Amino acid sequence: MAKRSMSLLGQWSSRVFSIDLDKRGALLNFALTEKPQQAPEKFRNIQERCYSVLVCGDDRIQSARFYFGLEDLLRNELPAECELLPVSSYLPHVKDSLIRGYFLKDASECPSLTRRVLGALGLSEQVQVCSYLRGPDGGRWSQQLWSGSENQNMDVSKTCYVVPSEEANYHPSVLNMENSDVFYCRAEACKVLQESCDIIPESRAVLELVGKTDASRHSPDFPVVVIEGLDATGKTTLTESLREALGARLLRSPPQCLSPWRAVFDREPPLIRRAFYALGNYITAEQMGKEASQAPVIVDRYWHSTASYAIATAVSGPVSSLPPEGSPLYRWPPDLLQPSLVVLLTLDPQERKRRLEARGQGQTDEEQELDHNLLFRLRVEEAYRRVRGPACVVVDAGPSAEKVLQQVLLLIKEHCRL
Ligand SMILES: Nc1ncnc2c1ncn2[C@@H]1O[C@H](COP(=O)(O)OP(=O)(O)O)[C@@H](O)[C@H]1O
Ligand SMILES: Nc1ccn([C@H]2C[C@H](O)[C@@H](COP(=O)(O)OP(=O)(O)O)O2)c(=O)n1
Repeated sequence: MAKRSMSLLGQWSSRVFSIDLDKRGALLNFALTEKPQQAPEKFRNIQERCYSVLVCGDDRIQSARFYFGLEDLLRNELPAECELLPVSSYLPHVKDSLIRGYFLKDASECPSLTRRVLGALGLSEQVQVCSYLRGPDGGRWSQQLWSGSENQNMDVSKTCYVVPSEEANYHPSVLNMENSDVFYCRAEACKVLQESCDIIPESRAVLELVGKTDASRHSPDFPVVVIEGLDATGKTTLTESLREALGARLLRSPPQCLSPWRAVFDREPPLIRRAFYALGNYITAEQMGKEASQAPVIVDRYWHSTASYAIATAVSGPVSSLPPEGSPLYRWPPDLLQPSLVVLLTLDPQERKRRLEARGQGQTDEEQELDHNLLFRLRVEEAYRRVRGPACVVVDAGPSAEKVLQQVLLLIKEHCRL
């Protein structure tokens, strides 16, 4: 069967495969060659039977949803002894060339079950399955590309050898971020929801709420101040106090009118979820434009949150896996109203934990999870600091609520005409 996905895989042997070994930034990179050669060092320690499953359908909405559900699907169907690791395959420096999937290490007693499950999956036009074989000398690994066949006996159509590849400078996800994770104009975010209308009817309702006027060039009479920060840094407390102190209007992004659908979009893959949040900013921007003609406006989260969470979630590992400082990925969408001031509240992790607990939201005590959370928080905060147009002013939210309020009032005096 000719697979449509083959065209997406492009020059197979020019691709780099990058396996996310532990979400802490340990990537195992390899490339392919037609001549037998020694595999990368990390590959040589692998004892189990290995496979990769890559999602490469033509329809981006269906592929994103399929990939989103793939981990659960594989965990449910495969023997418990199969270890699943996220894998990406990309053409170095080529934008939008990234394809995602899972790398499987099968240590089970039942290799035929694994092959049967993967064989059935391989029949789908959205999926490309490969298996990896260790050579008799132990140092060579080859990759076989499976071409789907009706009878589940996989027809091995092409063999390549696994060789070390150069380390990528940044996480491979950076190649596909624009218009998959972060949207730099309203039209691109709308397109995603338009394409989702058939499978997510709520998309239509959201699109109806998004205006069409470009208010970005309109300069409001009163200041618009955005308060940003991770969960439990004190945004709600501060925005309420600022509203009282300044007689201001209080807005938030996503806006109240999107609340009925937020949970629906939070269950969707990043492509759809991030488009939803991007559009929330445009709706809030329209409200800002109106309200700021009458009074100062305080906004709880806005573009910095949308861009920073999207970028920080798309990569794994330490802050160094983020797109570099100054990357165009941190730019402001030209058609989105800019606030007068953005304040970023930061908080020591221990104090944040204490506040979460006081609010009745204890964290999972699993050590590894905490570690991943810590890396994630560091990535989000660093992305916040890198977003431009306007850049945020960082305020330590550790002191008392009153002190934080006084400091932000001072900043508003310095930066804005009141
Ligand atoms: N400056 C502060 N000092 C101590 N506790 C605070 C301070 N600001 C907020 N809190 C408390 O911390 C918790 C989280 O604050 P909240 O305003 O809900 O954060 P967010 O809106 O950022 O999630 C709340 O219980 C709040 O009362
Ligand atoms: N303007 C916004 C606001 C939130 N988001 C996204 C970013 C994160 O995935 C979540 C954060 O939501 P969370 O529930 O922590 O927010 P609150 O603390 O309730 O304001 O929402 C966004 O993308 N754009």
